[in-house]
Amino acid sequence: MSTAMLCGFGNHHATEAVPGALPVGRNSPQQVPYGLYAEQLSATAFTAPRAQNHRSWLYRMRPSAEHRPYAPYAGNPLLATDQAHSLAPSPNRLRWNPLTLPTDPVDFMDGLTAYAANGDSAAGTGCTIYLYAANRSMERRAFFSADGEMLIVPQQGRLRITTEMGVLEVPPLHLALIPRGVRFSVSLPDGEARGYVCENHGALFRLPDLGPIGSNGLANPRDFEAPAASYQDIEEPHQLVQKFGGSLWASTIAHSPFDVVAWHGNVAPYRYDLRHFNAINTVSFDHPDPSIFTVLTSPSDTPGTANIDFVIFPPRWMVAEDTFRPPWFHRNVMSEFMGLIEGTYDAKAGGFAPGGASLHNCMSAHGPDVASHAAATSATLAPHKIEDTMAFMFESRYLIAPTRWAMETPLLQDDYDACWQEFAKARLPTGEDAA
Ligand SMILES: O=C(O)Cc1cc(O)ccc1O
Ligand SMILES: [Fe+2]
Repeated sequence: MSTAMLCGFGNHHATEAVPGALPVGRNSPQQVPYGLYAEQLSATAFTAPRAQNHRSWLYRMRPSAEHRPYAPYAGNPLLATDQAHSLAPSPNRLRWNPLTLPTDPVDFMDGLTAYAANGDSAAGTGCTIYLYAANRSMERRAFFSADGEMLIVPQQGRLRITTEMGVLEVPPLHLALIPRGVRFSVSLPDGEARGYVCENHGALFRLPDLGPIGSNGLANPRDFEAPAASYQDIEEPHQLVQKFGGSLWASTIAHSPFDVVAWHGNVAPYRYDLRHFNAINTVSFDHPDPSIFTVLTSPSDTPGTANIDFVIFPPRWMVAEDTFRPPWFHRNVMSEFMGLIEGTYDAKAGGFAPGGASLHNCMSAHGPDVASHAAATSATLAPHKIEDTMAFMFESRYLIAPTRWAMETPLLQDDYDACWQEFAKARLPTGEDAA
């Protein structure tokens, strides 16, 4: 399968793996070239306003409709989220050590573990957050989520994601997005892989508005890449597993599901190199809100109040004068789930490891740990480059509830609060000094 790429966020692409396979001038001719089957894939309602309307036309060797009933799939109960997956949301600050890589064979799909969720996938709000650790490729099996698009953030090990619409090579420091319903299969060129997934049940991720920033900056549209059409012609049984309403279902088809020979439209898997993010920050003083680092946003019905924002903390120059430069202490109406791809995070001197995760829910007080605070209040404020680091945050208007597994795993740190203990008390002027 080819790995050529098409560029531009949300573009209407047109691509064919076999010359002449893509119908010209219409979507559904009476006879599709080569006897292919035309199939529309809708990611938004037919009647969504044009600017937000997303659909593609796929031309495939057999229609997706040709399958037997799905039956419950029990292979990975930690991926299913239907059965009381969430505890009551915790007001406590939570932090997890990284997942250990498996020793038994586990592929990407069975290596996904739900850590937290919010909203309601059936109602089209919120998200489910997973971490994965895997050590073998998915063989003759494909996965798709009917519950949302999947934003994949590799932390260790490359992913080679074969999708119905083409192939994405996704190393760490990239993101990949698989649209709702699109079947995909992950192989691991490095043998092992670990990372994070946000399954977005709400409005499709889009680029944030730039306001006074102007017409360029942050994640630029041309740096998003969709795959050119490529297909498999394999007449062997393939297992298809889907997540639907929080539960998992499996069926088997007699051939590869990756039999799309041509497609056109603006629903497509894509990848983005986070190192292309054009970070914009203060050149005077104070630490701006982290919304300046928003890569993608899934809006909610309330303007400016995201269903989910995907925010990164990339390498950047810190030049603010007379400023406490790391993230400040804060209590946020939005809930924050964080991960670390590499390096260290400027608010945490220790304990937040690459592959780890943290959760700071609505109004939970957090910010720099004692050591980071001490270092930043005594630092000489010369221009300084934060390098070799990439942290990120899924930020949501809805409380993020940890799963039972996430609350019970020994990876949950039982001493996280300790990083905020024993700050020196402020020294107010005495009565005499004050006078
Ligand atoms: O809590 C965090 O570390 C994320 C974060 C970073 C920042 O620079 C400002 C606010 C914020 O929530
Ligand atoms: Fe925060």
